[in-house]
Amino acid sequence: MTESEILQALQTVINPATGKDIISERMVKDIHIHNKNVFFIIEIGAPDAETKGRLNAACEEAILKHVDKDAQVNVTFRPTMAKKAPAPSSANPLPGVKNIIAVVSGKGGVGKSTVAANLALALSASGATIGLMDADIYGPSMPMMFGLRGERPMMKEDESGKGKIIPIEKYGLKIMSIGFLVDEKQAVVWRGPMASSAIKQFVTDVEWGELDILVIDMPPGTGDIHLTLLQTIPLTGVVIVTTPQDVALADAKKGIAMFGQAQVNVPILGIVENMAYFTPAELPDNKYYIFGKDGGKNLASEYDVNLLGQIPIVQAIREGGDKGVPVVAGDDEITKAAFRDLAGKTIHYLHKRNDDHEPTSPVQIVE
Ligand SMILES: Nc1ncnc2c1ncn2[C@@H]1O[C@H](COP(=O)(O)OP(=O)(O)OP(=O)(O)O)[C@@H](O)[C@H]1O
Repeated sequence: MTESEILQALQTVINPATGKDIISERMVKDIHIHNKNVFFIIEIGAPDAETKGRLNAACEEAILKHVDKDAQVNVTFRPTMAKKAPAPSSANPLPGVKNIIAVVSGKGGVGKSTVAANLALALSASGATIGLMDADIYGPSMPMMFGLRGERPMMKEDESGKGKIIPIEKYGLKIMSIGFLVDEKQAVVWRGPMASSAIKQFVTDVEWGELDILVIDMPPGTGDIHLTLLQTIPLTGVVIVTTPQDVALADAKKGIAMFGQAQVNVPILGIVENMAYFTPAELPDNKYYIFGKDGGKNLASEYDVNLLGQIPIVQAIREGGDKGVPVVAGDDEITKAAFRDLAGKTIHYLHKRNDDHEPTSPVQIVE
């Protein structure tokens, strides 16, 4: 057996997250052959047991069929997290954070916070260190979604004597919300420069430590807060959440336009279509397209943006958010699988972005 025979055989194995083969996706590393034994590593974003099992079987079948029917195939899976730091540290107030993903939506109420929270949890389940920042200054929802209402974060001084906020840990995530610092009603009245300076301070004063990915739940729309964040921290990419409804899609287009602008130029990792369909528990094979069918999917192909996932309307998602146990931390396996799939695709396109593009620098806005 030779390495090139193994590489050829593995070209027939498909990455379920993307539909492309695992060789052209550069997932196979360190092939080592010893007598009838073949050892190699597969790097994969957020590997769950089922995906690993399927890939393992497919690799074995390909090698036995195309190379040697007596081969012993030994696959090791390694999560591929966050290879590159996003920006030169002089311009980056969060030097320990390797990647920053902003979850945005054009329209309010499309499930942006729900997606941000469950995406962060699904990413963390694959072994990466994840932070979740709720920057939704006009309606912070993470305290409620994580059962942390009324909690206050600890403070500590850094080497220069500056006060730093320590994120609160829950379900393995480091979480910080503007709702932990101010009264919920007070946050809503901030506007204009006051809101911008509050968000800037908030972002730079949190002690995140080392993170593979910081997920930011942004306020809905495309306003001053977004510009302030773009100027303050180097976003690695954005995830746009929409429902399939026309009004939501129209606003999602504004988001695509804003982040794609030449002066801003933050890569869009993809679109999440939330509330894509409803399946009643008693009729698991039926899908009802309450807000329209495939609106997010069509938007993605119209703008040549990746579709990261189509999340159904599930009562457990709404209940989880209200109860303070996001669905990925609960036990609804079908919904968890939808978010796991979303996390896998997000990691895949994050890597692709880091391979294909230069690190993002904070946006310089000429006044
Ligand atoms: N896929 C889903 N299935 C069922 N309920 C959902 C789903 N996604 C979101 N929800 C519910 O819809 C409501 C709005 O969701 P969420 O707060 O995440 O939206 P948002 O876009 O962040 O809103 P805002 O604009 O206020 O920030 C919540 O009650 C949430 O639990």
